[in-house]
Amino acid sequence: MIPTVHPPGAIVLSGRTMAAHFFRAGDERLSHAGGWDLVFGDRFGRGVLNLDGPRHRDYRKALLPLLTRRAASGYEPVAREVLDRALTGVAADAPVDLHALVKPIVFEVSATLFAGITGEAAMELLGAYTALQDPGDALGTADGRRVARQVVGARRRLRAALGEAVAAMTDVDGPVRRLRELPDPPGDEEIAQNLAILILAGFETTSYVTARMLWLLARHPGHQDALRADGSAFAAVFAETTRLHPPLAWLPRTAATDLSIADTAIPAGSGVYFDIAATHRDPEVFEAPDEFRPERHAAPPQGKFAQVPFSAGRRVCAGIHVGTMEAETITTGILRRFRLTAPPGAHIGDVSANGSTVTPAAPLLARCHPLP
Ligand code: HEM
Repeated sequence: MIPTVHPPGAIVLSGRTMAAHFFRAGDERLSHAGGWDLVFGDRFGRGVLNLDGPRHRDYRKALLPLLTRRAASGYEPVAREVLDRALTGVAADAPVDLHALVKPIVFEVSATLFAGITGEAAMELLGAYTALQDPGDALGTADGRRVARQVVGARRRLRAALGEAVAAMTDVDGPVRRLRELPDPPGDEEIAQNLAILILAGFETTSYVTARMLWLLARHPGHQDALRADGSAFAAVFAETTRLHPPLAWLPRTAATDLSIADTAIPAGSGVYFDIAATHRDPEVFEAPDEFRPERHAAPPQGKFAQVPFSAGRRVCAGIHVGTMEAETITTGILRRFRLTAPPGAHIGDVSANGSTVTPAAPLLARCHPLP
C-alpha cells in the first residue's frame, strides 16, 4: 500500500472488473477535469489532460500526430544529445540519486520538443514547476507567506516562459501551430497552458519510471547484463517496471452526476479513483506480484485491464511512444557507459502527496561504474 490521502468520501476502485466500469465511462459520467483539479487544482492551467468534452477531443486530435511512434523515433537524437551532456557530470563509483539524475534530462527533452526551451532556460522552467508542484507543508506554517510568495513567483515565471514559447514556436511544426490550426483555435494563453500540461504529463511519469527501471536493474545485475547484450530485452523490463511502479498510482475523476458503479451509489461531485498500483499487484493475476520478473511478459497479457500503466480507452496516454522512447534512450544510454550497482538496503517504496502521482519514499541510489 502506498501511503496517501484521498478526499473524504472518495471512492477507490481497483481490479479488472472495476476497470471496465471506470475506463468505459465517458466524461459526462466521470470527469477528468474534476479529477485532476483534486490533484493539481488549477496550478498548471487547463489542457488536453484536464479538460472534458469537445475541447479535450479537439486538442487531443490536434496533438496526436506529434506523438506517434514515428514522431517519437524522430525525437530520439534530441534525447541522446541531452543525455550525453548530463552524463558528463556523473560521479564515477559514488552513490547517485537516480531520480535526481533523470529528472532534468526528461524535463529538458520535453521542454525542447514541445516548447523549444533548452539548456539553462529549461532548468529555470523546471525550478518553477517544482516550486508549483510541491509547495510542501510550509503553506500552513509560520513560513507560509514566504512559500506562498515563491509559488506566486513560480507561476509568473512559468507563464512568462511559456508565453514566449508560444510566440517563438509559431512557424515550427509543433503543438503551438497544431492548436492554432484548429477550426475553433484557442487563444495564446490557452495554448501556453496546453504546453504546460503536455510537458508536465510527460515529465513526471517518464522520469519516475526511468529512475525506477535503472534502480531495479542495479539490483538485478543478471537483467542488466541481458539488456546490455540485447536491446530487445527492453520491452519486458519496461513492462515489468511500469507494472511494479506505475507513476500514476491512482487515476482521479469526479462523478459528474449521481452514479451507481457495481451497486455502489456515488453522489455527484464525489472523488472517484482507480487504483492502478493495487490492480498491478493482484496475486490472482500475477504470480509473486511483488517480485521483479520481466520474463513474465513473454506470455500474452493477462486479460484486458490487468496492466494499465498508461490508462486505457478513449483517454489512454497520448504520449506512450514518446515516453517509451525517452525511457529506452536514457536507460540503454546509461547502461552502455556504466555498470550499475545498488548499495545494500531494504526495498524502497513510494509515497503520494496528491493521491495520484508517486515519488520514491527515499532516494533511489546506485553506483555508476564506468565501462571501458
Ligand atoms: C512512462 C511514461 C508515461 C506514463 C506511464 C504515462 C501515463 C499516463 C496515464 C495513466 C494517463 C491517463 C491519465 C488519466 O486517465 O487521467 C496519461 C495521459 C496523458 N499522457 Fe501520459 N504517460 C507517460 C508519458 C507521457 C509523455 C512522454 C507524454 C507527452 C509527450 C504524455 C502525455 C499525456 C497526455 C497529453 C495525456 C492526456 C491524454 C488525454 O486525456 O486525452 N505522457 N498518461
